[in-house]
Amino acid sequence: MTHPRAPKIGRLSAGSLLSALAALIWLPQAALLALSVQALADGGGFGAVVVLAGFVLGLGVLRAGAEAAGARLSYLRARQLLGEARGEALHCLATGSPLDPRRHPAGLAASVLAEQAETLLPYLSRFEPVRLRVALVPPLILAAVFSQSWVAALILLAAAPLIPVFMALVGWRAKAASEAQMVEMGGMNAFLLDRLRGLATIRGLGAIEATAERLAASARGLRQRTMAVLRIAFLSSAVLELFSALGVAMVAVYVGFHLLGQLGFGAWGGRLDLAQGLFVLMLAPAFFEPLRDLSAVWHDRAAGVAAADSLARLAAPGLEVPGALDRAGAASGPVPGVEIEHLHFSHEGAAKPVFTDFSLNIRPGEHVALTAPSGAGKSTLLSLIAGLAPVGAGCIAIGGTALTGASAASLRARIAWIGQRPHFFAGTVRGNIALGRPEIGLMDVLDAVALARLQGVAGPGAARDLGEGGGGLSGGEQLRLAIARAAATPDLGLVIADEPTAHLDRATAAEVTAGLLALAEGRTLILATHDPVLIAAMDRQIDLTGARS
Ligand SMILES: Nc1ncnc2c1ncn2[C@@H]1O[C@H](COP(=O)(O)OP(=O)(O)OP(=O)(O)O)[C@@H](O)[C@H]1O
Repeated sequence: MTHPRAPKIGRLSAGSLLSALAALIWLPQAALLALSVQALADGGGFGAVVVLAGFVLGLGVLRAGAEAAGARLSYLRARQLLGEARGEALHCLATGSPLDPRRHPAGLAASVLAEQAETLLPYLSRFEPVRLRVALVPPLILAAVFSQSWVAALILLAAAPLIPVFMALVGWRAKAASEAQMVEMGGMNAFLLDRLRGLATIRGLGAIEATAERLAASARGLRQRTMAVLRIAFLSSAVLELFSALGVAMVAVYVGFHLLGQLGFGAWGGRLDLAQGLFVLMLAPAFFEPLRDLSAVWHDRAAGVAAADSLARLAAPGLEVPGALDRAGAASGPVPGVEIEHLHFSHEGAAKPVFTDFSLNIRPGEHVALTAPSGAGKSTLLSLIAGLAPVGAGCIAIGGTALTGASAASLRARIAWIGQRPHFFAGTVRGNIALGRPEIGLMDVLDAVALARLQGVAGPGAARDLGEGGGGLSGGEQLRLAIARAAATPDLGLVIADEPTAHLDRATAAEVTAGLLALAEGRTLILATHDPVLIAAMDRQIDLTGARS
């Protein structure tokens, strides 16, 4: 599987170049304006300046056009780069294995992808062009001022370096504050999602007050961090305004004394004349303008870089599900068995392997219970059979086909997984059973509902609405809905269930067991369980106690 290339942030773009060129057009405009004023002062009438004014106007139109085109190009490029960065992060999330301990919590990933990633847009569309303007425009304006007066150039040169020094100090704090804000926001989202999932438990334990207090504390923390970021943003622009105002004022005083005849040094030809003085005066604010723009977008940089880091962390390659994004071809054939030969597997970062040289043969149509004390590797083995992580060494074959990256998707198409806590989305029972699979029609859904004995719960036409996470259904009903979801899978051959009756009372466990047995009729069933009643209902019990080395 090839990964999409990481977006190249910081590359010179046509939009940035156009906006820098637009800013440089002020140089000839200022010269023409200064010459016009000089011509008027020398007694030339309207006729003397009309041609110059025409040029100024023409250059103004050109400048406006270049600015607009530059902004548009920068925005389009920023959208494209943001799309690529999001695509890469989504790709890693979509292919990441549930066994990867570094997998990001869903709330955090959603926050980074939906909210934080948006801050890349102003960073790329505004900050990047400004950065190029800062590199190009002030040096060229300085050279133009220097050509008229070395003292005026020196004043600008003295004021300018103070700005980046203070900005760097402020920006360093801004990045840290922005990162802290994003961590807080991600943490709050993860906390909220977690609590929403466990709402029934929270209510049952009477912990609503405590949860509300935690949430309020998180919100307070987020507010404080946001205010810190804003304070720093205001501070950075205040620093810049101060130094640029001082620089412009000093140039104005110097030029003013020249024109009053009080000063006679610092210009190459003795005194500055009116045109030269005006030219220098008009260039002084333009010298600081890119730096002021930089201050306005400085906060964009801090937030954008922090968001780019968060996206890069999401996109960091981890343990992948083999063939995660492959399209499964038409899957059919006889009921598959499972052959495992010389399996080796270690979890990432674990001191000891879970399996070393483990072999097992499950016949087609056999119903098997994997048993062992907690931590022996039952869930791990089920995950490996479902192809949710690549095996270290050895081979797992399903229906005679070795489970590899190339075959995993089509093999998984005939496998159904029933976990302890199946996930349901807000929507109808029918939608939750079909799960976006277009080949599953209403009749398939109703058959599946009947098999799981959910007719009393699913509503007419299985159209009953469920809340997010299966809200409105009991734990046992949720498991039977998961059984119905599995039953609707066309050509289902192998059912995998991880402790399906854990945490259920006897009566509910018996209903779930009955549903599972109905589902597994004529199919292979492998389940992990500690439940003696469920074990007794299987054809064979395989004790994994000795499997772990
Ligand atoms: N995602 C993971 N990352 C790292 N180690 C893991 C991961 N999942 C499980 N382990 C470790 O692998 C071993 C086997 O865990 P597994 O969950 O497969 O056991 P189990 O027999 O299913 O236990 P239980 O009956 O409690 O579910 C344990 O030592 C566990 O700590």
